[in-house]
Parts: sequence; C-alpha cells; structure tokens
Amino acid sequence: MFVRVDEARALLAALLPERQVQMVPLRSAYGRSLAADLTAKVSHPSATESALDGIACREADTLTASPDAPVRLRLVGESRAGAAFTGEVGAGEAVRIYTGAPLPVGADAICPVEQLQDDGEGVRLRRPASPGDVRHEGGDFRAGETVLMAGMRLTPARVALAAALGHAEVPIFKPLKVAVMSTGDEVVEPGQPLGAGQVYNSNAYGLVGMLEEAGCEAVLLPAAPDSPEALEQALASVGGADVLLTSGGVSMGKYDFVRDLLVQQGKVSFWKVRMRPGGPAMLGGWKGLPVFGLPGNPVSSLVVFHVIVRPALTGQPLTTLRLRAGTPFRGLSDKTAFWRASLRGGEVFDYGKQGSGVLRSLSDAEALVVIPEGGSAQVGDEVDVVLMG
Ligand SMILES: Nc1nc2c(c(=O)[nH]1)N[C@H]1C(S)=C(S)[C@@H](COP(=O)(O)OP(=O)(O)OC[C@H]3O[C@@H](n4cnc5c(N)ncnc54)[C@H](O)[C@@H]3O)O[C@H]1N2
Ligand code: MOO
Repeated sequence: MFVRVDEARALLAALLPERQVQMVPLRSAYGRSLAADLTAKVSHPSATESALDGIACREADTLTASPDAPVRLRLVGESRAGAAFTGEVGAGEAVRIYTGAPLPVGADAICPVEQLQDDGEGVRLRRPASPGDVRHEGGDFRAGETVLMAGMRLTPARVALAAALGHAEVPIFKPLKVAVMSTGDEVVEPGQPLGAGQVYNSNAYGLVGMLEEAGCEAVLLPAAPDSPEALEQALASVGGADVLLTSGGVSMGKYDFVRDLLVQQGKVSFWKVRMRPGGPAMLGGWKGLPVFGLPGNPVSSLVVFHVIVRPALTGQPLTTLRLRAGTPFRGLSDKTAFWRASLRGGEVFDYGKQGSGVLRSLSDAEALVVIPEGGSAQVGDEVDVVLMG
C-alpha cells in the first residue's frame, strides 16, 4: 500500500498501545506529555504588588510631577516582600516599596527610585506615579483556573508554570519504550575499524537522540546482519518494547530482509510513502510487535522519523511556519517533497545537496521545506517550513 504522509502517521498511531498515566515529581517532568489538565491551586500574584523598587502612592497626587516641578510626598512607612505595610496610604503620602511587595491599602500607583529624590522624610517625584507598575492579584492566573492542558508537552517553561500553580507532582503519559535496530552487513559500530564497503552506524545514534527529545525511552539494540535467520532472531529478542524502529532493508534489493520478513511472516500496514526522501518506509507487525521500517539512507531515516514517527509517538502535530522562499524549490508529481533548507533573514534557501546519503546536510540545514504533490515554489513564494531541532 502506497500511502500519504498523514495516512502513514495515523496508521502508526493506531498500532501504538494505549498510553498509561503515572504521577512524577516535577524534577522528572521535563519533556513528558501532560496526561490531565492542571488547575492553579493559588493565584499569581497572590496579592496586588509592586513591579518595581520605588514608592507606592496615590496617582492623583502626582499627575503634575515633572523634572522642573517635582511633587513632594511624605514617607509614612515601608512595604517589602514578607513584611507588608499595615496602615493606609493617605493623600500626600508615600510608602517605600520593593519589587514583589504588597501594595498598601490606599495606594494605586508606583514611582521607581530612578525618578525620586529622597530627603529621608519625604520624596520628590520627577514624573507621575504609574498604575501600570502595579501587578494585580491573579493577573497572571487565578486559583481554580485551568492553565495547562492535557496533551501539552512539558517544556521547561511549562514545568516552571506547573510549580507556580502549586503542583509538586504532575500526571504524565508513561513514555513509550522504543527499540532501535539498524540492519545491514555493511553497518559497523563507531570506534571499530572500517573495512571496504562498510559504513558507520550513524542512523541508530540519530534516532536514539530524536526519541529522547520526543520524550520516549529509547533502547539501542545491536545492528542485525543481512540474513533472514539473524534478523528473525534479533526481532525475537526485542522483548518489552512498545514499538521497534529498524533502519535499512526496506527497499527493492535482494538483501532487503526487513521488508521480506514483514511480508512473509508478519503483517504489512503499508509499504512506501508518497514522499521524498524516505519513500520506501514501511509499517507492519511481527508477533504482536509494531515494526516501523525506516529506509537505510541516513537522511531518509531521520527525515521520516521527524515527519511521520515523531508526531505519531508524541501525539503532537508537526509544527510548520510560513516563510518566503529565497531560492526556487521544485516539486514532484506524485510525492510530497521535504527539501533540506537553511534560514537567513526570515527567508528559506535550498541547501543544495539533496542526496539521501548527505548526512552533513542534516547538521547544516535547520529546516525542511515542504512542497506538496504537484506543487513548486518560485523565489518570493510563501512555503511551509518544518524546523529540525
Ligand atoms: N531499485 C531501487 N533502488 C532503490 C530504491 C528504489 O525505489 N528502487 N529506493 C531508494 C531509496 S529512496 C532508499 S531511501 C533506499 C532505502 O534502502 P533500504 O532501506 O533498503 O536501505 P539499505 O539498502 O539497507 O541502505 C541504504 C543506504 O544506507 C546506508 N545505511 C544503512 N543503514 C545505515 C546505518 N545504520 N547508518 C548509516 N548508513 C546506513 C547503506 O550503507 C546504504 O548506503 O533504497 C534506494 N534504492
Ligand atoms: O528515500 Mo530515498 O531517501 O529518496 O533516498
């Protein structure tokens, strides 16, 4: 079955097990997906407070203040974080105040120290005090408000927000356990000598990194040689993974045994996706284990992971931007093209070397330009751009 990119994503998502939920301490929450909405236990700010170091006073008293005609107010006390001023600020009065300290009753505006002349008992304001420098109770969020939604990825900022909401632990979807296995007689581990016709196993290391970025538990398996028996043995030893990613052995060659094994002994959900690079990708199952066969070419394997596997594993859609093309991008009549591209000055430029073996391009190019089937783009046209992390 020859499927579109969105169909491939949906078919993979449908083979994944139902996600289990677990509570984790905030320290371990980064990168995970939130399994339930999070509600604020407190308001932030918890009280109306000052955004600056200066004085709190009544705005109305200070409207005429200027460098040439400063307004003088009498100091009646101090408000600092943890020790609020308990009196009331009356007309012509001011209270020294610090960033984050509660605004005293009666005051409605702040004037920063930079605009004050202090004579010990009073202050002269060179400009009117500003109500905009008051931070209102609950201005950020209110107790009881739902602030973080189920399904959101916990970025560092969202972990910080969960802490501010008052949660010490958060419910997350248990990470999927994803095994990675390269295949091919020519594939050699880095650190070993490289013989004629051999290649270092780069795919597995890129994939493990991308899985960890996607919040999955990655299991790196030894590379399997090109023999049906060895491959079958390797698959039988996978045990415990929610899904297996293989690289290599899915194309038309005589030694493409991943494809053969799934066709002969397993189930094939699809073989080939209407995309370039990465067309020969396949999805199937072997004895209950979902197997996603990534193409061996290094660029193909990482691009297919990025645009199909990652969104399916995380449930997060692929984020695309609209940017202007700085170079033309050709299209393909029957495939979506994902061309490696560089970003400069708000425009996107063809990286040039689009061969699927040019691993360097993945390091140099920050983005993929998506040209839909039958489309193309000229200089100045807006195109969809996928950022590569
Ligand atoms: N006659 C055809 N030949 C090919 C077609 C086709 O449609 N007709 N498709 C081409 C496309 S597109 C791709 S992509 C590749 C995919 O092939 P396989 O998935 O079978 O991958 P291999 O043949 O095993 O390897 C391809 C290439 O990648 C290198 N490789 C493999 N594994 C790794 C690894 N772990 N790390 C680094 N590099 C790896 C391998 O040495 C080969 O150079 O098929 C085309 N052929
Ligand atoms: O997917 Mo192949 O990547 O076009 O070389």
